Amino acid sequence: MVVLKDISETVQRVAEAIAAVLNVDVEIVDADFVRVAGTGVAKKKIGLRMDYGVINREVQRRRQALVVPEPGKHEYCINCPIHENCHYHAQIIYPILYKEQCIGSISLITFTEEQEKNLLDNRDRLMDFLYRMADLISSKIAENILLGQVIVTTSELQAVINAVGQGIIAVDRQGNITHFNRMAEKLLQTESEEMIGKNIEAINPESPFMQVIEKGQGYLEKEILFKSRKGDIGLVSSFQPIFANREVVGAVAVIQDIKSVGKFIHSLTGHGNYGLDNILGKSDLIIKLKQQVQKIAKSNSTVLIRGESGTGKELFARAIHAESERRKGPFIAINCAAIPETLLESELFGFEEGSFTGAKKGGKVGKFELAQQGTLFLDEIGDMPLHLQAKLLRVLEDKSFERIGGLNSVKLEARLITATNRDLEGMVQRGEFREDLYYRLNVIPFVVPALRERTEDISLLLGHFLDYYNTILNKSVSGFTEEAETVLLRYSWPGNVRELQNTVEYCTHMADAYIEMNHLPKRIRQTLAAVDTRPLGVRSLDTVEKELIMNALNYFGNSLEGKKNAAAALGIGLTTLYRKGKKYDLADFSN
Ligand SMILES: Nc1ncnc2c1ncn2[C@@H]1O[C@H](COP(=O)(O)OP(=O)(O)OP(=O)(O)O)[C@@H](O)[C@H]1O
Repeated sequence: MVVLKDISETVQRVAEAIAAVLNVDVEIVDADFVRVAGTGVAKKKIGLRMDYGVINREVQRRRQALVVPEPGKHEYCINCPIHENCHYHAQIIYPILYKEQCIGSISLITFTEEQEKNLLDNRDRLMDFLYRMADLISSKIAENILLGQVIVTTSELQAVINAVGQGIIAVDRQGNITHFNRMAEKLLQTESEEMIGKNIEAINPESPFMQVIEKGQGYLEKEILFKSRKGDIGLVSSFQPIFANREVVGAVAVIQDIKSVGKFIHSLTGHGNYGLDNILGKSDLIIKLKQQVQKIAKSNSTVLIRGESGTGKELFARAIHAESERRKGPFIAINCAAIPETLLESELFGFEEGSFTGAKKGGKVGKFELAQQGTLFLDEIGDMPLHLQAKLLRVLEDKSFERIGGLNSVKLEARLITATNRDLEGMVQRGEFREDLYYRLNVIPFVVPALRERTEDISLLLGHFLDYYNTILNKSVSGFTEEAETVLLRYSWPGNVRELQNTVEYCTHMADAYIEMNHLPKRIRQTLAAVDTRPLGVRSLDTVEKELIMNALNYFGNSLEGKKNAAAALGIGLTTLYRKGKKYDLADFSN
């Protein structure tokens, strides 16, 4: 409800202004005929309701101004019990309207003849003046209502901002902080009262707020160092300019601490999907490995997982994490061979802003930091350059790490699991891998066997991946023909489970009802072209010899090194291998 009392100070000021200009007494009443403002004798009656107020009643009811030259004698005065003894001289009464509704009235009261004459002689000019005064009052009412709405909206906005799980800092065009929510208080360990109104440049000269305001462009997920009483705090922040009428009027930053970003990544990587159940296999080897995982998961020591490419080393690393107490923390994997040597160090350790030429503003969070409270999996550790091996060794010895260019040392709270398919012992002997690091990493050795060493698992994996790709590719291939399955079971799978998975994907694409011989990839068909699917006992020696040589070459590869290893494994010399290769017309042996 609109009430004049809410702006009584303004109303009183208006009354006094009118009185001073016109040299009359002024009385302003609200819609309940209670005096809200008054001058002269009326001032003493502020807050009191009019005893009769018959003329004000009529003016408010009709919403029309009225000039009463002889109060007591006017037709409206007839109902007033004291109209015969009215001591007022001429009056002008003017309604105050707000959105068509009458919310009060202004009375100009005279007590002397001179005042009365003045009033009546200038009635037109006075009406115009009163119109402006009434309008001033209703504008103030509108402003007051708007202010009330703004206060409500601001409180709602404040409640929403405080309920958000991320820190929010907003500044106006000049960089003065206008909003600083609870989460921001927590992250920056500062009270919002201390921050609101302060200029961001004075607190954090390096912060990109002003740049965002100047350019009118924000950016996402940048790492920023915020200065706080307790030192610099690294936060991941997104900045957005605030526009009003197409002009930048400020900027807002959404900030998160690095740990919660790590947790977010963890939730995206779906920790629940990587437990032991995800590792398929019924062979004794796999069953034993799974038991081993449960034991390893209880400790915090480093694990070195060995095994050929595609055997499931990462899958086992994830299972160790998922079975451990750290399962609620992140699992962060990085492939040391896939990242250029020059970038690997900063990927692992991150860097402080300005720590080297070209260092991005705001620095960078490293994988060690992201993996805190969780597990860091360094795949292809054998490909780590020597200078980084030294640094990694120091981290493991000191149980702490620093960002490149950083002064603060961070306690290592991540478990380290590494993996490789390289011959680390040979590398140690050749001086390519640090022996001390090798021992630090190999506290718990874990070996994932090649698929050809656990052939019982092949048909299970074939069936599993067929179901999987039927669903993914929207196909309904029913299975493998006996002939195709025998070939797949006999194949040596040098690329292990990964190769098997890709093969089934390819076959499912190609096949309709069943996967047949001609749906198998050429590579497998060629290698096994000579393979007779009858039991080994009823085949010629030549056929078996050719098959054994091809399997060995398949495993070790066709390079000179591969051929040497294949020959050694077959127990024959390299020259004999070449002779037999030519005899059986194998690729790479024609010359
Ligand atoms: N026992 C298994 N059961 C189900 N899927 C498996 C199994 N082993 C491996 N895989 C699948 O095979 C693929 C390769 O596995 P993974 O990446 O863990 O191997 P890797 O040994 O770490 O390989 P690389 O040495 O190349 O890094 C993945 O898609 C994985 O899901």
